[in-house]
Amino acid sequence: MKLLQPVPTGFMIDLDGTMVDTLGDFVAVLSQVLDDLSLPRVSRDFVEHTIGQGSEHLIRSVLREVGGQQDQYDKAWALYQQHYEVLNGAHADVFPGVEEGLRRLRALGLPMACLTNKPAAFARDLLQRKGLSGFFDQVFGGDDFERKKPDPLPLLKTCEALGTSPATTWMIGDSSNDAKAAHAAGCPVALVSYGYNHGQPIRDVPAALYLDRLDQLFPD
Ligand SMILES: O=C(O)COP(=O)(O)O
Ligand SMILES: [Mg+2]
Repeated sequence: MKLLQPVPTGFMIDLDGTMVDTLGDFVAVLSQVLDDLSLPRVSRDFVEHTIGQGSEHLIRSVLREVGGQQDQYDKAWALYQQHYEVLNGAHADVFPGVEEGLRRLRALGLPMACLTNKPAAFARDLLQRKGLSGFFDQVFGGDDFERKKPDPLPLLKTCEALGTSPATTWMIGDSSNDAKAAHAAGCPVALVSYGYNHGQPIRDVPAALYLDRLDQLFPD
């Protein structure tokens, strides 16, 4: 393994943009929601720049973007849940290098959690559908704790569940959300370069390490 300093005692790995390319799912679900509400669709770029902060933030931002009313939020939320449940994973692919990276990380024998802002039920379902659930001791979603990333709370709670110290539990993510949460929790952070960072270059976000593939942690 690439020399990680501090030496890891556990891992927290983000889902959307880090393990699975779910942009197509978000675009397809939002298109259906907006069609149902007779509102115009949003662009793929808009969706890419807006995901990562949970579904509430995404739905509110989309309504604002297309000139919908915020009082349509409850209806939009319900439609979003309904469509997402059906489409989850249909337009999503595991990023290259992820399976091999997870296999090698798992072989280290350290506790591993998936920690995402995606609702927990959708996250568990997606991991299952993509054959990735077996890698994780814990899976936590955006609705499992009182606050979401970039707040440090989900990371601190996840370390507690893993029984590891935040100072040596690595967060692997794709956005400034993951990095901010990790810095505030006192966790070391590695960022992948291929995900969704709100349209900003990932190397502008402070991190201990940048990876073009997850299996780059094991270069041999
Ligand atoms: O915003 C979301 O729903 C998911 O985002 P994350 O998996 O990158 O945390
Ligand atoms: Mg992400």
